[in-house]
Parts: sequence; structure tokens; C-alpha cells
Amino acid sequence: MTASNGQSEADYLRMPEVEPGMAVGLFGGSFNPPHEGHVLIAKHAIEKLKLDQLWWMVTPGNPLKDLSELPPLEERVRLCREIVDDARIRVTGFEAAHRLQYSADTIELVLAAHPDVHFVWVMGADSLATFHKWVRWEKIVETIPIAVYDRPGSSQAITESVMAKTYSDARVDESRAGELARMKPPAWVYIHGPLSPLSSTELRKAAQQTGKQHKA
Ligand SMILES: Nc1ncnc2c1ncn2[C@@H]1O[C@H](COP(=O)(O)OP(=O)(O)OP(=O)(O)O)[C@@H](O)[C@H]1O
Ligand SMILES: O=C(O)c1ccc[n+]([C@@H]2O[C@H](COP(=O)([O-])O)[C@@H](O)[C@H]2O)c1
Repeated sequence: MTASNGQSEADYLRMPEVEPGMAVGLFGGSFNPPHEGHVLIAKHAIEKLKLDQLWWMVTPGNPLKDLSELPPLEERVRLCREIVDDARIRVTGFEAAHRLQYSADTIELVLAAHPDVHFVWVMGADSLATFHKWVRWEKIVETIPIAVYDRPGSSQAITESVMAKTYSDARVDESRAGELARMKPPAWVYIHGPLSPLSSTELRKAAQQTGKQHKA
């Protein structure tokens, strides 16, 4: 069976295919569940950053989150593929196949596998706020250009986060976002665009409420 963006279901444990010279965004997430906010920012990031592809890397488990109720990877990948309607977005769970827990290790593997591709790390502003808690976060900043997408409630991270303060000199003006993938790190950009108030946490809460009402 083939998803709406042309990916076959069986290949989710493999890295997507790329061609030399491409600009590719790496967008990691729990996607528990995926929502239209993910799609919105993915499409705008692709345009602003002038990307050929954006990989939705469905994590086997965010090391900073409680994983006890995290649905299986395969199910989250399936839901991502259902919601994605753009062939440039590739859904993958390859981190699990390589037993990768930390993004620093994922980035190392991806860059080594494709030295002729221009990769950029993409994340929402809430992730920027806590980025300094990630394993080897400074190494990440020194290794790959980073694009941060604005998110309601997290805009202050643009100036107040430890990462933004530590690497203020490496911040690139948004007008140059299209060049970011080919810039030498450290380099990061804060992207403004249409905002989405959606969050997986809120969707899970709403689903729980509906479940309770059905039982009552
Ligand atoms: N509405 C949004 N606006 C901007 N970025 C978002 C939005 N929703 C998710 N993201 C970003 O997408 C990536 C994956 O997010 P994730 O799958 O954790 O969704 P989430 O809605 O943040 O979930 P949760 O509420 O469980 O933390 C992260 O980089 C996150 O910052
Ligand atoms: O490497 C880390 O230490 C680390 C800590 C927290 C989050 N991450 C990654 O950040 C991405 C977003 O996670 P999440 O749960 O906020 O969607 C996902 O790819 C995680 O693996 C990575």
C-alpha cells in the first residue's frame, strides 16, 4: 500500500532517499498524535528554507518525556502518513532501526551517510526553550544549521532561551532563511509565519474527555 505522498508503508525503518546537492530538513517529533499544526509549519518551513525535502523523523521516544503511554512507533508513523499531503514531506522512523535515542547521534549518522546533502534541523519554538537540556546540544549547534518555527506561547525563546543567548552571534536574519541549509554552522534562524495553536497534549486531553463521556 502507498501513502498519499507516494511512500510505501513497508519502508518506514529506512532513511528516505535523497540526491546529491539537495537541501533537506530534519523535523523530529513524538507525533503523539500528529496534527495540522505539524503540517502547517512543515509546509512553511519548506518554502522559507527552500528545502527539497523535509523528513518527519518519528522518534522511538523523546528522552525528556515520560514514555509509559507512548503509542507504538508504527502507529504514529501510520497516522503521520495519513495526515501528510505533500510529496516533499517524508515520514520515517529510521531512528528506531538504529537504536538512536539522542538527536545528536541521529544527526551524526545522517550527515555521515549523506555528506553531499545540505541538512538543516527544524523545530518549534517550545523545543528551543528547552534545547539546552538535550544531550550534547552545543555539538548539535556546531554541527548543523537550525531553523526554529514560532509557536504560540513560546515566542520569548527567541531571546530568552539558553541556546539563543549562547549563540546570539550565530543568529541569521530571517530574510536569509533560504540560504540557511548551505551555511556553515553555527547558524540558526527564527522563522515567523502562520501560527497554529494545536498541540498533541491538548488533543490527547480532548480524546480522554470524549472517552470518559462515552463511558458515562
Ligand atoms: N503548533 C505548533 N507550532 C509550532 N511548532 C510545533 C507545533 N506543534 C508541534 N510543533 C513542533 O513540532 C515538533 C514535534 O512536536 P510534537 O510531536 O512534540 O508535538 P507537540 O504538539 O509539541 O506535542 P506535545 O504537546 O505532546 O509536546 C517539535 O519541534 C515542536 O516544537
Ligand atoms: O537528544 C536529546 O537529548 C533530545 C531531547 C529532547 C527531544 N529530542 C528530540 O526532539 C524532537 C522533538 O521531540 P518532541 O517529543 O518534542 O516532539 C524529537 O526528535 C526528539 O527525539 C532530543
